[in-house]
Amino acid sequence: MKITILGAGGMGSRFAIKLHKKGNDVKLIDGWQINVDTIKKNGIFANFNGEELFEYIPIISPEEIEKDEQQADLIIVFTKSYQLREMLQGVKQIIGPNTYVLCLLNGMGHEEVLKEFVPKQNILLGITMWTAIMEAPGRVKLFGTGDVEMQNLEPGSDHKKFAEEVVGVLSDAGLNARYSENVKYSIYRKAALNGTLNSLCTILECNIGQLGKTKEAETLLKEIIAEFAAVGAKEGINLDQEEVYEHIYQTFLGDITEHYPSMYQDLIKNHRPTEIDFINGAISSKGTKYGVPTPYCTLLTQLIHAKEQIINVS
Ligand SMILES: NC(=O)C1=CN([C@@H]2O[C@H](COP(=O)(O)OP(=O)(O)OC[C@H]3O[C@@H](n4cnc5c(N)ncnc54)[C@H](OP(=O)(O)O)[C@@H]3O)[C@@H](O)[C@H]2O)C=CC1
Ligand SMILES: CC(C)(CO)C(=O)C(=O)O
Repeated sequence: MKITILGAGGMGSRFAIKLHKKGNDVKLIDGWQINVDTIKKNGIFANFNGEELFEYIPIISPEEIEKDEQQADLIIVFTKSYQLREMLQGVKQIIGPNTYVLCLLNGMGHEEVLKEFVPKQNILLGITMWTAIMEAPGRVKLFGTGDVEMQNLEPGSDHKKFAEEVVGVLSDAGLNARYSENVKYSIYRKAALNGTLNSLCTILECNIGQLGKTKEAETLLKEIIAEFAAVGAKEGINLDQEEVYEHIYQTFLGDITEHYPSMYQDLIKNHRPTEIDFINGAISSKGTKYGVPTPYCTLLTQLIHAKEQIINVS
């Protein structure tokens, strides 16, 4: 399949390597010039479960898109949430009437941005539990296992066939994908996971395993999940709080305990802005709109923003 990946960060690189190795026609587009130049020169260097490899994958910046650039069959977006609109604006000439766009970003509300650039029936929404660490330009560390859930934004449409083809292509590449019957539920469930692990590990400056070992983890998780559930209920999403707690608890025992969530990597390691407004911040804003109290999500959002200012993110 002809696949363009927007964002050659940790996750974009993981997906690009796996899909390229399986023989797909993969191209990367990224706005971080030193990253683009490094990958052009040396390929992507990956430490893959301890094994070191270089994968040579074509990469350009949005400014380098040629006037006659071919439109992709599938675009996978792996920018940060707050970069999505600018990236889609920068590449809009490669989004044609037959281009599908799969969004696997953490956080909520991305379909509204996608709809500005992509016909509704061509939008595929999803989540992923794969992890990645961007160590330096063109250099990633990849470990652990993960999966992908995805579904058409308009599930009833006859565009499901292509979505199922994408599921097949991702799974053939070892990315463990499945077609979801209720991706909006999965997005809320994943946001609840990020609203606990990402924000707490960033405030506490720890990895997932360390958070799980604290006595407070259980109460914190349950309070935060309850807020996601209360707000979700106003939007027709009835989160099974016990199941979501169990799902998050499993990350304290599995093979990503040493992972520092992407929000930690952004703020603590790279001194970059976080996606908090799309995770706990989204629940806090929706809570205000629906008259649902969200004290934990509101406090976490304020603390992360305060920390962004202290760290002086760029
Ligand atoms: N990392 C993970 O384990 C997981 C991440 N996700 C989600 O996937 C999406 C992509 O995340 P992820 O791959 O981690 O993002 P990265 O931060 O690794 O990369 C995203 C983009 O940010 C820019 N960038 C990254 N690092 C720097 C830097 N040091 N200086 C300047 N620019 C930089 C680059 O684009 P540009 O120059 O255009 O800004 C890059 O393409 C997010 O929504 C995230 O929440 C989901 C599951 C797990
Ligand atoms: C690893 C995981 C699932 C939880 O933190 C994630 O989504 C992230 O790092 O952003």
